Amino acid sequence: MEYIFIVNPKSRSGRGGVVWKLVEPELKKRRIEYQVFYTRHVRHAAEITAGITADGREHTLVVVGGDGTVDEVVNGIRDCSKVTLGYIPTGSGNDFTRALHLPSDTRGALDTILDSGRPVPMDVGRLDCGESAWRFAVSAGIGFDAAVCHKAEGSSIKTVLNKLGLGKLTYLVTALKWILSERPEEAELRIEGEYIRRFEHTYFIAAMNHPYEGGGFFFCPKARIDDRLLDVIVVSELPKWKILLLLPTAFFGKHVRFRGISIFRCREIEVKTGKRLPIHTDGEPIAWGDTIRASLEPEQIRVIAPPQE
Ligand SMILES: Nc1ncnc2c1ncn2[C@@H]1O[C@H](COP(=O)(O)OP(=O)(O)OP(=O)(O)O)[C@@H](O)[C@H]1O
Repeated sequence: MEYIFIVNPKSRSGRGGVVWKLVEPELKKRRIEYQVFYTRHVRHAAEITAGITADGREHTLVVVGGDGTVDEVVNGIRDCSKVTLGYIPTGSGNDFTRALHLPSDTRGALDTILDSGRPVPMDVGRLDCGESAWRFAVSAGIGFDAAVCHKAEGSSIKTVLNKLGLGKLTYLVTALKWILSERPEEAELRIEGEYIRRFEHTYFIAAMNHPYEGGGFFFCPKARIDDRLLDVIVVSELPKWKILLLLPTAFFGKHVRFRGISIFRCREIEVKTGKRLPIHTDGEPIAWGDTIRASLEPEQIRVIAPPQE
């Protein structure tokens, strides 16, 4: 079997390139059949993947990068049911590893892909906004969580924290800055086509395929990657000081007890906001809009995960 590696050398401020220098000699030593593609610019991983999967055949793609590179690869795939995905995390947030229990160290991740792992099915999210549509692996959101991604991307905070080995804190620090400076918006929810309710002062709404986003926030603790459902979190109608108290508890999934946190489970959700807000998929800032629809693609993808004990 041939492995096709897609390497983002710039992930976590250059960590991707360093990791690949450890991985490639090991592949050669073990006489593994492989090809490698390096991403050169934003959206390049999607273009590379579209080229590879255009033949409609089965492929094993291994992403060496962060959640953003996973997102681009998933968006480039022609038919998800024909792809097996391996992952060597080199990003700042690495939320994709958490629910799948993927090793975070390079050696462990490579061994899982080459030896001990097995493919497990994973749902693939779909986000529609106007005429455009994107896929997501982990989550998609509108409002404050997306604004954080828009601001964190390429920020000096991210570069400095990555250099200190504290890249995970990028989103937290950016979030705190955002909460203190912005006003929450109204948002109307429809689930499976039915009107649910209007939330005043909404900070953000995220549709989650995985339980974690934003570098370890356990926002939807009950989200399962293969249940054919999205878990949706709405954070609204809370004073700012309470958000500041609540945010750290979300690392442990304890935020769900607070008033102002609503969680829904559904196949499809539509959100209409009072004004155009930033939108993200898998932490990648993709667009601004006031109406989004999140659902699941009909096909699942296979992801190589460690065997369960
Ligand atoms: N050669 C490149 N030069 C600059 N940017 C690149 C290059 N290749 C890919 N990118 C972009 O880098 C961005 C970030 O990549 P990625 O998400 O993998 O790493 P990260 O941001 O460090 O990790 P995380 O998303 O887990 O925080 C993506 O938007 C991607 O398009």
